[in-house]
Amino acid sequence: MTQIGILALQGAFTEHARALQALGVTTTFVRTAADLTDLDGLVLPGGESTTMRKLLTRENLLAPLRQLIHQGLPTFGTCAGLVLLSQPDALNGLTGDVVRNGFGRQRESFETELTLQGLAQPFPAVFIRAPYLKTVGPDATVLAQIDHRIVAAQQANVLVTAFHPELTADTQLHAYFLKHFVTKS
Ligand SMILES: NC(=O)CC[C@H](N)C(=O)O
Repeated sequence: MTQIGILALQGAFTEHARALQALGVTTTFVRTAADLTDLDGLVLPGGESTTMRKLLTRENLLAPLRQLIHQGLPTFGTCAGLVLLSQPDALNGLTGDVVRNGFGRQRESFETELTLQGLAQPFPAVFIRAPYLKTVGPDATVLAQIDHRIVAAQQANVLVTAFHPELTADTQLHAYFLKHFVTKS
């Protein structure tokens, strides 16, 4: 049975569990380093990346997570998860130049039908104080952009979106993660 760990220190972790369970996989919440055993994949939810980072440090989770990601654990980061994955001194899972709260005050939150490379249908993408990637490294593939701002990308075992796929009923992105990143045992 495929088991996906969801970082559950802060943010929208319950919604990720619902989306993944709807696709038939088992989920477990990650709150301490002991929760990191026997995972086939990992989800880093949206929330507030500064707070999440403090909690990761307090729980001594930063180093073990960074190591697992470096070793190839399939990892899906959304919004604040994207921020942590693209910061070299946080989780360093994807090479990119991240801009936090990159859509400005007027557009604090919005929803748009986004075309993503690899998805059959446009995705109802919910952005909440969303970051974007200005650039990504040569090993990354851009999956979607809005006005030249990169809002979805992947690099090796890491998938990131600047928006919140767990806040809509559309499970295309979670299914994409399971199909293309998570190796079933
Ligand atoms: N919805 C979100 O996850 C917002 C992310 C937030 N702006 C941050 O940098 O942490």
